[in-house]
Amino acid sequence: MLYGHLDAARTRAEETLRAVYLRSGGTRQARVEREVVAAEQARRLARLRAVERGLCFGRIDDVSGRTLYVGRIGLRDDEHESVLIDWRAPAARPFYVATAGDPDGLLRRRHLHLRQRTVVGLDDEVFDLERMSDGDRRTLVGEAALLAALRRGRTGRMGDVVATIQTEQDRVIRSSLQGALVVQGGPGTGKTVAALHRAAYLLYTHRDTLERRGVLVIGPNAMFLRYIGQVLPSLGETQVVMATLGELFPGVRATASDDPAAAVVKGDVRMARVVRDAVRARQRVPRGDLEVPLDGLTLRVPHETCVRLRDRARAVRLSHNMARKLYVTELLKELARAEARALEESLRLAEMELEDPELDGPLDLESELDDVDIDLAARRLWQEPPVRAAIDALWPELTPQRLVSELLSDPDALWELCPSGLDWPALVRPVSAPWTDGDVPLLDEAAELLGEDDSAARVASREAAAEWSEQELYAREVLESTGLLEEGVFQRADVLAGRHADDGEGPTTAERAAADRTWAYGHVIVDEAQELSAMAWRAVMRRVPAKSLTIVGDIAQTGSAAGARSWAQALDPHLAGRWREERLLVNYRTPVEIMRVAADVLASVAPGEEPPRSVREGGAEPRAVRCATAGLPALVAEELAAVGDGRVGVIVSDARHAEVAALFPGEDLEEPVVALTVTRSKGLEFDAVVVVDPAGILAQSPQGGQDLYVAVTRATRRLTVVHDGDLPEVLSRLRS
Ligand SMILES: Nc1ncnc2c1ncn2[C@@H]1O[C@H](COP(=O)(O)OP(=O)(O)OP(=O)(O)O)[C@@H](O)[C@H]1O
Repeated sequence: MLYGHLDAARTRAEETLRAVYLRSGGTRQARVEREVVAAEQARRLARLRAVERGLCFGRIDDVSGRTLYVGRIGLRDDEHESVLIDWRAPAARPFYVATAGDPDGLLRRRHLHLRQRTVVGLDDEVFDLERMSDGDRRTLVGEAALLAALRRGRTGRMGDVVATIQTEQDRVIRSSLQGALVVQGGPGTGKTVAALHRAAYLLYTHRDTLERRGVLVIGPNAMFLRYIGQVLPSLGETQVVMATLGELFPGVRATASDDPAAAVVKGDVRMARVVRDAVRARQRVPRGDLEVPLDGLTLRVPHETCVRLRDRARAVRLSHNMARKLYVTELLKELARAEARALEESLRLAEMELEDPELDGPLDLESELDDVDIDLAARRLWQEPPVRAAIDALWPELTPQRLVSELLSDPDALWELCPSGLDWPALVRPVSAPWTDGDVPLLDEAAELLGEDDSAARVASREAAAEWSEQELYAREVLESTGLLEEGVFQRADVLAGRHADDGEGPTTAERAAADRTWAYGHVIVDEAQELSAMAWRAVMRRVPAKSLTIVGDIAQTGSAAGARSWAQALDPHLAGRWREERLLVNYRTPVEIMRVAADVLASVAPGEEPPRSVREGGAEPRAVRCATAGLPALVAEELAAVGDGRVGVIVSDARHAEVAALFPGEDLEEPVVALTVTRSKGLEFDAVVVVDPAGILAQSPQGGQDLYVAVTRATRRLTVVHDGDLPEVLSRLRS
């Protein structure tokens, strides 16, 4: 029946769209109106097509005798009566929050399992059997929906869990848009999945704000972003920018990684000052007077004047490249005067040589110059290469890329600018070295200080603003004339104008935001947030001035040497205690048997920290196998056979990765086997995991214990640890 409504809605949207396309001509307003309606219908159609799978997954019966069906989107029948509620709507909330202790007005919650369009399973939870009718009692079915969802094999892509969101996750998803929310939870507690559903929920609930400003999701690496990439589209949301930290600076792509020592220094908050001082160090004064040779003359500006000009340009507190304009103007005027003086001097010398009686009395060309002469002379001098070179040496126009690459390749400058205690030699590298994730916050810092000469952009933005008001006016007229306002489809004309502006060939909000370093997002979600350094947090916070964030992570899994040791340490410098925390305590990934091993590792890195409670049990006993690299293919084949259609992840120490990856060259998570370092396996999961060289993982960095914890918690069914030396003590439970 519901699919009948879905088909009818699709047909209606298709027909409207076709009718709109068939119409042509008319006034400008008519054209705008047509485009608005066409765009809205196209969007609606895309959404209706995306929800074919699992359209409806729940039903709730409440104490007032009302029955509601819950699904991926809301649908109405021909009489405009609601037949399916969107999972994000307030009316759907009891489906997620009702518990035996607090049923929230429900008698029964039913999970529906669909294959294509047919219901293949039901799963009931009854909250008040006494009040149910006999007929309803007879139809009760009781298989746990969650466990059914968890038993499915891994596909290499994360799926949505909209049908089985748990109460503690629902609190995270529906938490207010305002302020910063930290979601702390052990491995497999659904932090990522909850954060993505939160993005969909916020876009649904605050569409006005967020569609205009956009939502940014920051993940640890490209593989992870691919892994989670389909969750939001399957929830009907496409207006989200997904990026790694290394992609946050438009025009730069971080392709290399830092060794731990360099990562620590680059992530240290004192680097903000180093970058600031590096910019100031490029605002120079000559040792003595400034001397510029030009056409046989020497233009000389006294040292004190150079100091005065530099200090004046600094005092205006503009960014370096903007202040440079002032500096250049002033210095050119000084050079114009210096030219007059030099000319005068040369004439005086000539006169002395000629002893021309006609030329009596000293010449004073400088004092005869008025402002117009000086301006003209300054313009002429600006075209002279020796003058340009002199100015560029004193106050160059700088790009962030040039500043940072020159700084990191200049040991003398680093020695001079870095405070004691900062291990600056760890930073030194060739000037053309590839960018790393750790460089991006430095570039961002530099960009803030350098600024851009944005006069052209300002003119463009004034024009855009004028265009915008015009569009808004048209949009308002369209709203009035089409009655869309009354139907509650659009709340505000500026939103409609924004949608209209987004249509057609132009870039979408997400595309515009991704290309603009200074874009202010409406909300930012940071996953694996424990890995961010103090400098990275500065870059993230700049992108969300309203400080509306969802920060997702697990302090016990911090692998980066520059990462967080506590949320307070990472966030208080920006949010001064103004952040709230939700904890997720149930592990939906790792079975009890594997979690016992993980708990030993956790105890060694975070004594006193409770591991999350696993919902899965009855998995295979984890095992340790002593074998050399040559034995790995046979062992992995065994694991593959055991998981059938599932996926095997081989997680290996950094030192042995190249050697092992040569045996399993798969690079895509959808392939049956993939070999990864621990860093690359962050946030991922596999049916079976083979951890190779646990001792190497423990030894590879000061955070080796945390890395091992991450590695052993990636499996949903089977864990094998492969070692060729002694098994580390922390894994002694695996000794047979
Ligand atoms: N309510 C739920 N219903 C069904 N599956 C769920 C639910 N919550 C989480 N899962 C599943 O549990 C697994 C782990 O979730 P997720 O990756 O979000 O955990 P995480 O806390 O981010 O883990 P990690 O810290 O290890 O990255 C995923 O397969 C996810 O789909």
